[in-house]
Amino acid sequence: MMSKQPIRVAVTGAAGNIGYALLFRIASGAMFGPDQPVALNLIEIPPALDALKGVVMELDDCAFPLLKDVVATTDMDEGFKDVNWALLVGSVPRKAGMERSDLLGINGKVFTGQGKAIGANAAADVRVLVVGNPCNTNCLIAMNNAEGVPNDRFFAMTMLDENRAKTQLAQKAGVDVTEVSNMTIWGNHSATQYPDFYSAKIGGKSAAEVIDDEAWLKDTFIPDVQTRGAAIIKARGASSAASAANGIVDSVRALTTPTAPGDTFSMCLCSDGSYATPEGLIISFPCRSDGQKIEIVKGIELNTFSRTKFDASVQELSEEREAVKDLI
Ligand SMILES: NC(=O)c1ccc[n+]([C@@H]2O[C@H](COP(=O)([O-])OP(=O)(O)OC[C@H]3O[C@@H](n4cnc5c(N)ncnc54)[C@H](O)[C@@H]3O)[C@@H](O)[C@H]2O)c1
Repeated sequence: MMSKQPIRVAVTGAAGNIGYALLFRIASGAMFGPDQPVALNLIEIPPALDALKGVVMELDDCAFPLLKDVVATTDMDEGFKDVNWALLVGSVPRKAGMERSDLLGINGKVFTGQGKAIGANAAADVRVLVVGNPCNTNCLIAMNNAEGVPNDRFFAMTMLDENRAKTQLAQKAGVDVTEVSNMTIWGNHSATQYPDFYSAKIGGKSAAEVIDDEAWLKDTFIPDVQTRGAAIIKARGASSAASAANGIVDSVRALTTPTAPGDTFSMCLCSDGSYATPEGLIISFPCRSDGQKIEIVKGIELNTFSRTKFDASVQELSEEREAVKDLI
């Protein structure tokens, strides 16, 4: 029997917290399935190379049957060579006293270089998922610098926000999390994101109707989802890593397997002007996949409350684009 060709996956920031939770799940088959071999291209910056060597030793020590090759490098051309997926996790964290615009500028340079290296080296079918924050605008920069790679191959992650929102709604309604569907995060992966409880469904009915507590939905649910990352840091003393890695696995699965009938998933992708948004921005929309092609689901009703929240988040994305306009 002919064995399948490995899917080659680049992960930047591979020695970081999320990397440490993510690589083992990719190598175990959680991302591409139990009969799909994988190869890992692990990309780091020089100060993290020793730590990365330790991670490679641990990958070796798992003897994963599906893991066919591991490349560990600080060289982007080598790191993105022939990759089918590029998971851009690494980025420079915001430090005390740093303005959001400083962060955009510093990371902007990183994602310019990564976009160029992906364009020059990746496989013809490469798809890119940006996780490192600010992920929407980092994705915008990478997309605009990756020569020859179509815009519809670029994504940024709001799956962790979707998963957080689903569990909050399920716990409030006292139902199993699998009862919650159509949980759309609209806009930017930031504190302005809008988790839409009107179009989300619980057991097939509007979550707003089932929960029947608009004050809780507006004043507790929305801010809890928007600021969950900060709450995790406060509780754990470190930022969310395992749940973020799980969001990455769920994102790639959502993009590569057919979406359940009637359901949608949240993904940031290049706007085609849907829902009267500016074309070319990387915006989180309700999406569906047929396993290959991704579409933005049209025709979801946005009431005035939803529209106002979504518009504010898109406005923030327009401002971020303005701040990095020299890089795109
Ligand atoms: N989109 C989301 O839902 C989501 C969720 C959680 C975290 N994040 C973001 O993910 C990123 C990573 O989080 P973490 O907890 O793993 O951080 P971390 O600081 O533990 O790890 C980041 C790693 O990236 C590396 N790195 C930095 N610049 C790099 C570059 N130019 N090339 C390659 N590697 C580089 C660092 O050396 C470090 O090992 C952060 O930006 C965080 O804000 C996004």
